[in-house]
Amino acid sequence: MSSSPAVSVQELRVERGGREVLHGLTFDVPRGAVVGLLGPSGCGKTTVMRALVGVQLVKSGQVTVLGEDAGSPGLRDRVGYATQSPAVYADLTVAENLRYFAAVLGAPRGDVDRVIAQVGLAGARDQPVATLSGGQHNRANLAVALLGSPELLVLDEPTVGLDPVLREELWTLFRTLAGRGTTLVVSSHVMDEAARTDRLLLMREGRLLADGAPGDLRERTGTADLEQAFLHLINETAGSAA
Ligand SMILES: Nc1ncnc2c1ncn2[C@@H]1O[C@H](COP(=O)(O)OP(=O)(O)OP(=O)(O)O)[C@@H](O)[C@H]1O
Repeated sequence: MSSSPAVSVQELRVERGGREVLHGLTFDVPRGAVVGLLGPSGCGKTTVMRALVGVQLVKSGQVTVLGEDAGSPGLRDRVGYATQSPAVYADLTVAENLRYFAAVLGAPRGDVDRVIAQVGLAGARDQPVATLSGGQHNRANLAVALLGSPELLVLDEPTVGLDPVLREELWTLFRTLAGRGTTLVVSSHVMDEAARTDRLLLMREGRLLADGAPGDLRERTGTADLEQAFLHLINETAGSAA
C-alpha cells in the first residue's frame, strides 16, 4: 500500500472562467518525495494544487491522493494545504491562530509549539499577525499546514517574499519532513529552488512540459541550469508543434 504513489493524476482537465486551463495532465508523485511544480505565472500551478486538495471543480480526469479520491473526507487530516493568500487571522497572535486551527483540525495541542518552532516564528509567537512582516505572515500560514503532521503537504509558493536565509531554512525543513516520509508538492516561480527538488513538474499554459529529476532534465536538454533547460523545452515543444 505504501509503495503506491502519494498522488496519481490522470488526464486532468479543468475549466476556469469558461476556459479550459488544464489540458489533460497526467503525473504521479512518489511517497516521501519533494516535488516542485514550476512554471510561469498563470500556467496553472495553483489550479493543479486546488485539484490535489479537492477544492477545484474538475471537468474530467482522475485525481487520487493517498489512495482515495481527492477531497474525500478521509483525507481531511492527512493533507495540509498552504495557499498563496494567508488564511491566518490578522487580529490574532501567531500562537492564538495556531491554537484555533489546531482545535478545528483536531491536531494535538502540543503541535502548536512544534510548528511555530519549525517555521522559525518562536520569537514572534505572541505578536498579532497584523504586525508581522510579509515573510513572517507567510510562515505563519505554512505553520497551519504543518499542524497534525499531514502525510501530504501541498504548498503554494511558500518561499515568496522570503530572504535567502529563510528560504534556505524552509528548504531544509522540507527535506527533514520528506526524510520522515512526508510527501511535499511545492510550487515556485524560482528556478534555483527547482534544483532542490527530487522531481520537477515543469508546466506551461496548462500542460506539462517535462516531468523528471532536475539532473535528468539538465542532461536531457544539454543545459547547465534549469532556467536554460526550461527555455530549451519550450523551444523544443514549439518546434514540434510547428
Ligand atoms: N477564479 C478564476 N476564474 C477564472 N479564471 C481563473 C481563475 N483563477 C485562475 N484562473 C485562470 O486559470 C489559469 C491558471 O491560473 P493559476 O492560478 O492556476 O496559475 P498559476 O500558475 O498558479 O499562477 P501564479 O504563479 O501567478 O499563481 C490562468 O489563466 C488564470 O487566469
